[in-house]
Amino acid sequence: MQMNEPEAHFGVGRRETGPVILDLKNISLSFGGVKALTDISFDVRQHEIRAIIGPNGAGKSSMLNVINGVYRPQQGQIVYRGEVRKNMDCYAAAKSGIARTFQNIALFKGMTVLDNIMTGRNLKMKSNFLMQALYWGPARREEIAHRIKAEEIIDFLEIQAIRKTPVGRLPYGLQKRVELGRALAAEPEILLLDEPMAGMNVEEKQDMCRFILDVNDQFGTTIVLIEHDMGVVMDISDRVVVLDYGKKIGDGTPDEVRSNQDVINAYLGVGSEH
Ligand SMILES: Nc1ncnc2c1ncn2[C@@H]1O[C@H](COP(=O)(O)OP(=O)(O)OP(=O)(O)O)[C@@H](O)[C@H]1O
Repeated sequence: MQMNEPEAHFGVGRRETGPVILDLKNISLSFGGVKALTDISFDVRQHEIRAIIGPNGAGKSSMLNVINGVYRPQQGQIVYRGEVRKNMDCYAAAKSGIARTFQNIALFKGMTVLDNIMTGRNLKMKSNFLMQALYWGPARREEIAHRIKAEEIIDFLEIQAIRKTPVGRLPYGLQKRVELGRALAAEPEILLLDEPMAGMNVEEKQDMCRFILDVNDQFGTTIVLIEHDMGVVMDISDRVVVLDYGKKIGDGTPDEVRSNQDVINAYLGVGSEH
């Protein structure tokens, strides 16, 4: 990975961020003898685009998995919307407004774009399985309301033309966009994006950058993202936290992080003291 210049400029500093919405305090996580995260603290402000970067194996995905309740850290505290989060699993995290996309696309390949996006509405559905199966009364009205919301997201992401296409037939960049749509369907307060640009060409990356910024601007969604493309990270993030071998080695604005000697060393693979 190189700290190369961005391909396009999206105007960092255009947003006003709010108070701290998520505060991670002294998080440590081990898998047996492997220390994935060691005493990591950082916060995320409302309406912020916050990036987590670091070399391979630095602990970035583990950190996202701690935030959305997949992993429970052995030490540390997570404060979400002012409350200490205790024993929150991924279902409870999703219910409380934390949505997520994955490093490897996790969509139902045989289902259409619209149906995949509808699966993102599941947590919002009140009618039970039997009512839905019978398509009865309130369930029918509810289904229509959810479809309208899904169609709004499809319009927003400019994927109307493929709404009935099975996801497996789409090129990779569009599948990533559909995955973003499914996460948005949950109307999250915090959106966790795990390498949203991975495997994309320059044009697809520019489109994805634009959609991430539009989600942030228009819906006010707070975004935490892991990304390996330094040009993208430096261009769209308000603040960046840098991990290396499970430890935090940098935290600040893109300019601060870019000139941090520990960060430069980590990316150049020098000065390792682990
Ligand atoms: N479920 C697991 N079981 C055992 N070890 C794990 C598990 N998940 C992660 N690790 C280990 O924790 C460390 C951090 O991994 P993690 O996937 O969080 O890093 P990363 O920064 O996301 O890496 P990459 O950029 O390659 O995706 C690595 O040493 C990894 O092997």
